[in-house]
Amino acid sequence: MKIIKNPAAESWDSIFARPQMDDSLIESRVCDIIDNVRRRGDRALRELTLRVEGIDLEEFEVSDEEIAAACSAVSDELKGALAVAKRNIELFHRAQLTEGVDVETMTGVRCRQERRAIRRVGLYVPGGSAPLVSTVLMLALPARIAGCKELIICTPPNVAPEILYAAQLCGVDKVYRLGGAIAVAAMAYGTESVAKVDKIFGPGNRYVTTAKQLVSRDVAIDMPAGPSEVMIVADTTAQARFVAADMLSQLEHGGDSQAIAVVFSDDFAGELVRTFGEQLRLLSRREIAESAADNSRVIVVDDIDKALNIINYYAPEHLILSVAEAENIVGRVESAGSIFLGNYSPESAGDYASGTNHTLPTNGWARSISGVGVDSFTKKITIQHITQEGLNLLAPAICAIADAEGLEAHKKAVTIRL
Ligand SMILES: NC(=O)c1ccc[n+]([C@@H]2O[C@H](COP(=O)([O-])OP(=O)(O)OC[C@H]3O[C@@H](n4cnc5c(N)ncnc54)[C@H](O)[C@@H]3O)[C@@H](O)[C@H]2O)c1
Ligand SMILES: N[C@H](CO)Cc1c[nH]c[nH+]1
Ligand SMILES: [Zn+2]
Repeated sequence: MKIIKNPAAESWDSIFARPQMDDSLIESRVCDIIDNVRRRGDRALRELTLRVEGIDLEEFEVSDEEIAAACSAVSDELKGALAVAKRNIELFHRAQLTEGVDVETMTGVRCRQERRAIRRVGLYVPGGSAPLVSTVLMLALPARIAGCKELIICTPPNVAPEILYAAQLCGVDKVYRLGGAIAVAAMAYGTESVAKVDKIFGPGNRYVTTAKQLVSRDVAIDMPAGPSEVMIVADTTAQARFVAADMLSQLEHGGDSQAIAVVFSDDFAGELVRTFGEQLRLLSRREIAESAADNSRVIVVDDIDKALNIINYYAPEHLILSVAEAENIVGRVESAGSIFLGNYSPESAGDYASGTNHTLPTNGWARSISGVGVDSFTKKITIQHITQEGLNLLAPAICAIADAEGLEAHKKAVTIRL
């Protein structure tokens, strides 16, 4: 992991570049998969799953019997932990169900906004390199709170029992053994076995994210939630070993993950690199984290203003502010998916159980897109109710604008009522 001192703004594009892969190769593979599933439905799902995952599937949907068996195989300890996480995620997401607006804009002109749930939602749960049980909670609980009627999950074929338990715990209707772009295409276009959904949610690797972006011409998606990334700003009140542990917690996701620490002294940078190396050597997923460490950096800057410029430029998926006065500084952060304040808010807390959602925009999308929340599972409809008196008052404005646009029939729809 490189230490870089006071990099000039002109070098930021290369220093803070996300790990590159051959996107054109991934895109062409994903395009072929989507096209195949669209044209050939279940036959394509079976052939592609054999080719990509090496598994010959007889049934795509996981049966009730398998789910029941999985539920009894899961330990009581994990069940207890998931209950804690569920409670906190529900509390935080239920609180997001705010009242709609209702405004009388002029006498007799009433405008309001009402929320409606999206009917059928497709939830992608990653399972390539690790079975992300927590993602089931992060997607299914907000969907249920929003009032979605049908929830389906797709996850790579060797489905861990813990995922099935979590699905049952959160009231998911169906679970399909489908992974990557195959799953996204099935949910986007539907096949004989998989019903087309109204919106696709969930994180995943580059195959999943590319597929979601490609099908987004035809079906709504939550956002590009790709390889994990974390930026940590640490001053002398931080502990280097905590910072290193937080970096490694994201680097173990995949070789294309990225962790960037922004610190204020050479000594701290040196101590961080040392403890990072020590902790890395002891990790069970050492090889993955080691290859992601090549994409990672420690940046030394002079002051918090420079650190804030870097944060807002990079727009990290996760930002940890391990600095004195973190609460005072957080208001100056313009772009980040989710922020963790102080020395005792590790990112793992948000990944699993504090209550916030872990499905977050990566690759700089936090500049313009929010992470998943209850709003993601709803749409808001505007409604207006105008009285005769209200229309009389509003008519001159409508008619003048209709005249300016040369749209006579628009004007007539008002004047005929006057
Ligand atoms: N941004 C977020 O909110 C967030 C949250 C959780 C996880 N993540 C990220 O999700 C990712 C999970 O990735 P994963 O790989 O473990 O699981 P995954 O389920 O996303 O991907 C596995 C699937 O990728 C497909 N695939 C793999 N190689 C392929 C190939 N050569 N050709 C075609 N398809 C191929 C297969 O279908 C396989 O089932 C990680 O990068 C992690 O960082 C992001
Ligand atoms: N850090 C991931 C989001 O980038 C979420 C996750 C799930 N499990 C563990 N971590
Ligand atoms: Zn994580």
